Amino acid sequence: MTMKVLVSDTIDASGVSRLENESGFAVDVKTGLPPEELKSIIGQYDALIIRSATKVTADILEAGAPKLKAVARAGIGLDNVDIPAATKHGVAVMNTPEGNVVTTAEHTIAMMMALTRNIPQGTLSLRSGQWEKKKLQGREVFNKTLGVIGFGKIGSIVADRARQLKMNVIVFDPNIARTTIENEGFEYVSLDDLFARADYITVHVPKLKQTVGLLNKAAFEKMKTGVMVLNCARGGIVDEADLYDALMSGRVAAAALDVFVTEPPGEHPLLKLDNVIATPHLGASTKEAQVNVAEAAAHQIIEFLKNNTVINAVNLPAVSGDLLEKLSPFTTLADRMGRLLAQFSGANITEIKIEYNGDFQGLDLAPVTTAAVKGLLTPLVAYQVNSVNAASLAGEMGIAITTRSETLPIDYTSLITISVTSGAGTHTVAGTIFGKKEARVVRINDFRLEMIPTKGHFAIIHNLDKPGAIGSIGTTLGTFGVNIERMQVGQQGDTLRNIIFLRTGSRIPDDALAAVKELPLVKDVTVFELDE
Ligand SMILES: NC(=O)C1=CN([C@@H]2O[C@H](COP(=O)(O)OP(=O)(O)OC[C@H]3O[C@@H](n4cnc5c(N)ncnc54)[C@H](O)[C@@H]3O)[C@@H](O)[C@H]2O)C=CC1
Ligand SMILES: O=C(O)C(=O)COP(=O)(O)O
Repeated sequence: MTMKVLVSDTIDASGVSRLENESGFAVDVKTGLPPEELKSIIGQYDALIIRSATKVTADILEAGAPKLKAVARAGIGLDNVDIPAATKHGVAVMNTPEGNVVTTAEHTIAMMMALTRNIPQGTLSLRSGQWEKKKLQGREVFNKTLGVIGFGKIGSIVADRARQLKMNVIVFDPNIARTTIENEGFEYVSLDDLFARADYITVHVPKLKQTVGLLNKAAFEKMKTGVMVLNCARGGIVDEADLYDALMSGRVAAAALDVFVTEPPGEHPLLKLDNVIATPHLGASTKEAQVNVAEAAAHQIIEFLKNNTVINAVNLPAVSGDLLEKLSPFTTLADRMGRLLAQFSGANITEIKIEYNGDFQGLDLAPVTTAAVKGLLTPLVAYQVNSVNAASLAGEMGIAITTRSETLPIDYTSLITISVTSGAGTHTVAGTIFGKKEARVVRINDFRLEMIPTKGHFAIIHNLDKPGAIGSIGTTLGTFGVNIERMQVGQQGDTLRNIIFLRTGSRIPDDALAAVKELPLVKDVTVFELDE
């Protein structure tokens, strides 16, 4: 049966013809659909191609299931797609992360120059018959300090172009190693330093809970008087009401906005100010970028629907569906082992070592490695880590990933051993699959156990191997209402110490933990949990 693709935002014609000619798909281009109309027709389509205008809500995704298999965004930002809902409904979500980055960075530089030299104001003034040379005097960007917040694909290009304008570029990005930024030749600073020093501040971060209002009243108060602010990322990263106040007070001299909380913004107070220049979300709007992203989106949809090949998906690993199916017990296990290790390792991770031992039937284990890295990083970073971005994110954080395959004699058919080195030393977890898909963690550091790594609360207690130790721990936890669901006791090497592994019915509260730690025979307690 002919596959059907709906294109609900304007994309370059080259993408549409690629879908039709290369793949024989039936393509409907219907832009500007009201949500209810999109909802009523989405169930007929195998894939949806969008830009930033279409809001792919949980409602739309539910209406699309079960036929809808993929959403491709001809562009980068996916804040208009409910990704958890897409995953829930089995819909792959892809973007085209490279095609428009140069264009958007160039737009940012254009905005900075236009803002600095009053170009839009000059045009308007001339149109109204005036010749306002004095009023519209600008300044040089030469030797000024540009603060770049977010050193990803676009932020790093903006930094590079600004450097070539002979600006001093300072960078803040909590997820990128200082050395990465310094090796690129830029100064790595804290956010407060950036606020205090920058003459221009430009944001290039995704729109997330943590980045909404990143530039707000408190931030403006830390900035130099006369700073200029640019937002070519997403509306709301710079708080619009607080920006308005900061412009009125003179703290911020001028602002350039390509994006708004509500688009189109209509009669927006900011647009009434002479020292605000704005464009209607034009960051990615060049012919070159639009051809790039339309063709990439079309290519990704064709590969996905025809060959099960996943490219640039944010909620699926980049492999064929077939391989994924075969690997799924191992990817689940590796992800959980990673999550577990995150809790032992904390910050400053430098290395994750993954060793595969035994029989993996010649399968490509890259998705399993990715799952381990994803599991490790998920609890540690502020935004969504997925199978596609996990490895590159680890690279940016300065985490080395090494893998090794062995066929050493072991007690299991297959064994995955993951070691993570961090500021807290090296921690190791090993796991296996019993039968076809029963995941088990069989070792945590030097303790052999049999742990089912599903959602729950756990503790590892080191204690002196003397009568009464276990009883005192059970009684203490019981006093605080903590039920022990499972207990395993092992000896620590040939020392006089035991290791006790507990699965508890609820989180061990801080006061209970303190009480257990105070027990005379207890030497050390580590608690951790798995959330899925
Ligand atoms: N105006 C337009 O037409 C366009 C806008 N965009 C927007 O530009 C933004 C950047 O896109 P890319 O560079 O492709 O993203 P990216 O994912 O390559 O980089 C984002 C960077 O932000 C960093 N980051 C995350 N949270 C942060 C925080 N709290 N503080 C500082 N840094 C933080 C991340 O570590 C990452 O390095 C996105 O919001 C995207 O939607 C993208 C294309 C066109
Ligand atoms: O790619 C992005 O994230 C953009 O913001 C571009 O948006 P647009 O495709 O021009 O609606």
